[in-house]
Amino acid sequence: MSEATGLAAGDWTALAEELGEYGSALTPRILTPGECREVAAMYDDVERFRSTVDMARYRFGSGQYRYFANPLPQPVRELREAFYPRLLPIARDWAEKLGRPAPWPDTLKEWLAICHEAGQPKSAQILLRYGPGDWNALHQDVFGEAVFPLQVVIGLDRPGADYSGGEFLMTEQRPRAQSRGSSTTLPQGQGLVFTTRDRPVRSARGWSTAPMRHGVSTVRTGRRRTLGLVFHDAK
Ligand SMILES: O=C(O)CCC(=O)C(=O)O
Ligand SMILES: [Fe+2]
Repeated sequence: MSEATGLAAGDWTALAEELGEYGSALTPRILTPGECREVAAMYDDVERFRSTVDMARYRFGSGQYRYFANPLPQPVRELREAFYPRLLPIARDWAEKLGRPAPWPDTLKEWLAICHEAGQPKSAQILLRYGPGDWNALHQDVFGEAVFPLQVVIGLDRPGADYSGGEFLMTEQRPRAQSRGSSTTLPQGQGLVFTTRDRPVRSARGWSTAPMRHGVSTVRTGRRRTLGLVFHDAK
């Protein structure tokens, strides 16, 4: 897999700044088109997954996703391990600004042990598949007390060529004001790092927090598939 090179090549100072400003930031390409196809093709391999969620059934939107079972397939495990140490300094910096605890150890392995002790033993890595008319309602991926504040979604199809619509959406709830929205077209093989709950916002007296949610606009045509990485496990 080429993800290690893509992540190393990234300008993480610029990415952290953008993430702080908007609550999301794109990485350089981390998967080749062939690797995207390989990951996307795992969807039909049902033994790899612990459950399938029909989004309409839970009123999460429309479409389907599957939670990978442990042990995770190698490319998914490697991507998660490669991202964790890059995201950790940003998570710690935000926690410091907001005066919050920063319970995340130096390694993903140690952090997952903490999640498991907190009653969150299940993998929350997902493959999503959207067809025409499908969409993902605005939400936050918090599954318990143990939360890592940043997550990543990787585009597996080509916007404009394989599908239309299906922009990644975020809303930011501003204090005593109306919300700000943003959209990102997710290029194939690139990751979007985004905040799970909120972002720190500079205020008159230091820092305050702006709650954020994410979702996906309706896919108009074609098929849009993504890989979602979260760094805490689930109940
Ligand atoms: O499909 C997407 O772009 C977003 C999916 C999602 O909600 C996530 O990765 O947490
Ligand atoms: Fe999500």
